[in-house]
Amino acid sequence: MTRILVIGETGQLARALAEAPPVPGRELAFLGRGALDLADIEAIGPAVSAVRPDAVINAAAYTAVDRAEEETALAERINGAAVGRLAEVCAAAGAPLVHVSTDYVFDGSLDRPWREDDPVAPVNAYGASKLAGERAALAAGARVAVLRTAWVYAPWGANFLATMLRLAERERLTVVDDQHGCPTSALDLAAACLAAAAALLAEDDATAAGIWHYSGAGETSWAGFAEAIFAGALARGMIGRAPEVVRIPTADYPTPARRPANSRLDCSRFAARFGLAPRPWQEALAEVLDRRARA
Ligand SMILES: NC(=O)C1=CN([C@@H]2O[C@H](COP(=O)(O)OP(=O)(O)OC[C@H]3O[C@@H](n4cnc5c(N)ncnc54)[C@H](OP(=O)(O)O)[C@@H]3O)[C@@H](O)[C@H]2O)C=CC1
Ligand SMILES: Cc1cn([C@H]2C[C@H](O)[C@@H](COP(=O)(O)OP(=O)(O)O[C@H]3O[C@@H](C)C(=O)[C@@H](O)[C@H]3O)O2)c(=O)[nH]c1=O
Ligand SMILES: [Mg+2]
Repeated sequence: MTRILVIGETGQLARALAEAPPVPGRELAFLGRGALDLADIEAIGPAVSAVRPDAVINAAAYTAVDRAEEETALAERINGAAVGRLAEVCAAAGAPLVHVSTDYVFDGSLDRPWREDDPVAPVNAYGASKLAGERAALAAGARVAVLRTAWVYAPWGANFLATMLRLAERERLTVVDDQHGCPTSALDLAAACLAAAAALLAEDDATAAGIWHYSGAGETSWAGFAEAIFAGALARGMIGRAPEVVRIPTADYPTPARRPANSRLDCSRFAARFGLAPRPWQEALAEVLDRRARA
């Protein structure tokens, strides 16, 4: 039996991993915050060793982008130092690690989708903390795959889709139209993480290690995503009427953290290596809305 330990239990990705179709010979174990608080760096070794995992997927992180501007030290600890420790523990145990990172390691200045080896330059504290985590993970000597993804949403949890449905009663909503990216279903991301873990576990395969980009296919803006969410929710009877989405520039939506204008990720390397091409984001959105409508 191959045991994959997931760090995290209640987050979007952790829950999607728990719902992944079972595979014979593979079991998933979960360590939620109650069993392992990543801010407690010394607790990581004993907690992980007790599970005796064959591989580890880190699905936990400090993800409050705006709050990270204030709680920078805590974000750095959870997204940076704890990830480095986790990778050390994995190295000592001979267990490969799949770690999840973000488009926010980039400054958004390129006018094409970002490739894995493009220069990083985070524009906010969350992005900087996640970059620290990538570097610490890759330096620890474990076999590590870092999956950078973007704009993650799920049928559950805190995400842009949930926020839009919560605000759906409003007459009109102003949503930024000059940040471009591609939404990623946590269900698809879970499959990508499991594929990367399986490849790392395959003994003769060192080519799965390194940095990879994985998001939905296609692109939109947050305003475009919002409109698609409302159209899909309306079609499924989840809302009675759709609010008007007023497209605004980022300058008209001030937030504590700056966000990159271009978050699009070039996922062609991942698709070629792991045989898992992302599907158009609209298809994934339909699945997530269907599941939410049923829940
Ligand atoms: N959400 C997004 O849009 C994107 C996310 N990512 C990355 O994807 C990964 C998964 O994100 P996602 O599932 O969306 O995240 P969520 O915000 O849904 O969940 C984060 C999880 O991390 C846990 N966590 C936070 N702090 C700690 C801590 N100190 N100790 C232990 N666990 C902790 C939370 O636990 P609790 O529930 O107890 O708070 C929660 O289970 C992360 O690495 C994130 O950086 C990358 C790009 C986009
Ligand atoms: C709620 C709302 C948001 N917005 C804007 C703010 C922001 O620019 C954008 C998205 O809002 P969010 O709060 O979901 O953004 P944010 O939390 O920054 O989302 C990010 O989370 C982290 C964890 C990541 O790694 C990124 O990939 C990305 O998904 O939409 C509006 O314009 N109008 C609105 O009514
Ligand atoms: Mg957010």
